[in-house]
Amino acid sequence: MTLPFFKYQGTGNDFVMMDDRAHQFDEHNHTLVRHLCDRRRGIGADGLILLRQHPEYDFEMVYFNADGYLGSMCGNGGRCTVAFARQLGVIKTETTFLAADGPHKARIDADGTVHLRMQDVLGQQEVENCGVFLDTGSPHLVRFQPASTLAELNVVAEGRAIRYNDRFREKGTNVNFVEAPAIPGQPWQVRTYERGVEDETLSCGTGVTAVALAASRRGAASPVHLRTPGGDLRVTFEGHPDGTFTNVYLSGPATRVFEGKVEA
Ligand SMILES: N[C@@H](CCC[C@H](N)C(=O)O)C(=O)O
Repeated sequence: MTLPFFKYQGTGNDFVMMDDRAHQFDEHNHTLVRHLCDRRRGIGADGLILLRQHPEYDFEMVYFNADGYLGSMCGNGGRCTVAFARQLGVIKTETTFLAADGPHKARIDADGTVHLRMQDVLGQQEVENCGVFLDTGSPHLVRFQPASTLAELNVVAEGRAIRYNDRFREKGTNVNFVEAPAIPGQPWQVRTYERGVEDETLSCGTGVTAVALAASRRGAASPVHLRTPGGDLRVTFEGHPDGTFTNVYLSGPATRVFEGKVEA
């Protein structure tokens, strides 16, 4: 069969996007999703996103990791889906859509910057000999690195060791390695090993959100600027004495890079 598709990327986190308002794509066909995300045999992407109709929301975002299976919330993918919805004429500049972790509000600026409201985050917990664990719509382990060590870190080896350790093996986690700015106010630098891609990605939206919130205990104040190998993102939030975070927004670019048809 021939399938029309688009490709979008948000700070280098890239996605095959499909307009599935007709609800024709078989979300149980893991082999097909894996093939479409394959960077040699298929289109190539970190994930695949279906935009579907929903009776109560402007649209529904259905996210698959590159391994072919349904994923949890994808922050960069959410921003790309908002841009995709605008391109399709489904929305104008503001929206409320449904994702794996519930409803999300978002707006898109004239320059294409997308501001995505994330779910409230109920807290964070120290994981012995690992780092700090938070769920920002996807599970994230945040490890703060000593100064000037992030660039040379073997993120795949270190990330895989944590993602498959006894604590995380069953459900998995994303692993974010962080270097604080040498000068306050400069970006926090982040590299991410991503569950379901099972590799380092150029950025991870729910990951940098987790980093910003964890860094609030190390002097970071909203808005937090984060620098990933794929580009810069911004996270704003309200922190509360009980350890919860509300009004959490992830902001950054979302760009259409390709449109085509694929034999599948
Ligand atoms: N890159 C995404 C994260 C997508 C989900 C992640 N792979 C997982 O399975 O937890 C993002 O931008 O948040």
